[in-house]
Amino acid sequence: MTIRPKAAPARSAMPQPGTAPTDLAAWRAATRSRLLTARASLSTASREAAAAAIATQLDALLAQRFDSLQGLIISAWWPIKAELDLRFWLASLPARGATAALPIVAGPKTPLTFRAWTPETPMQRGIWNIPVPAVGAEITPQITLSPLLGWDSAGFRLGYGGGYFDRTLASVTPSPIAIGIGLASAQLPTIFPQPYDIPMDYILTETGPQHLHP
Ligand SMILES: Nc1nc2c(c(=O)[nH]1)N(C=O)[C@@H](CNc1ccc(C(=O)N[C@@H](CCC(=O)O)C(=O)O)cc1)CN2
Ligand SMILES: Nc1ncnc2c1ncn2[C@@H]1O[C@H](COP(=O)(O)OP(=O)(O)OP(=O)(O)O)[C@@H](O)[C@H]1O
Repeated sequence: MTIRPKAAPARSAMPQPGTAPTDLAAWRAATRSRLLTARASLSTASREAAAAAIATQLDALLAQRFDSLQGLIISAWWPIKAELDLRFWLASLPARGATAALPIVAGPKTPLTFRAWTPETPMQRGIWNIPVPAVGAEITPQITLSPLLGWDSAGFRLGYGGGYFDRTLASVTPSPIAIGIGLASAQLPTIFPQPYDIPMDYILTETGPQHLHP
């Protein structure tokens, strides 16, 4: 599979290693924009191959951590903006005794909530027009998979800038196992983590686990 090398960032968006950019919000916005463009420029076939490789790794990782998936609630996402599509993997969970969940933005600046999802679940449009389960009780995942726009080797993720996943990980108890999923080419030297950024326990890309928290 070919993953094109990421475009070189513009000079203004490339702070010196270790030095936080003066305007972090502007740096993150420019970085998000570059990463979105790079991801959208990949072929559908290469994104599908990446998703298949990551699904295999997820199975291996879960088998390493759990004797069985029975009873586990695992949240993920309904893909938008050329995100990797793991719905086929989510759809395989009920046969293994686990429940797939999708996030719902309950309101601005609030943690995400979750409802169970299967391919038969009726969907409705939520924030940003992202489809969300139209029915079902609120459930709490023990494992969260979240899409990464960018990531760094300390396990920090760059999302779309809503802070929803950080707020969710900060509020769900017990703290879920956080697995970030994205492209190897979306690695950044650092996202300049802030006090509210919560690192992932694992980051999986199409080239293998990139970050494993002990
Ligand atoms: N497919 C998918 N579903 C998902 C997520 C995701 O990353 N991918 N999310 C992962 O958490 C949540 C939605 N995330 C969102 C993140 C930002 C904004 C938003 O309105 N952003 C503002 C900019 C905010 C800012 O920069 O301050 C905007 O675009 O105008 C909306 C939803 C839940 N569902
Ligand atoms: N636990 C939190 N409590 C309050 N505000 C938070 C929390 N986590 C993040 N935020 C706010 O959310 C904003 C966006 O955060 P950040 O840039 O990390 O988003 P992101 O992780 O890229 O987005 P997302 O998680 O939605 O994909 C920050 O400016 C911050 O003020």
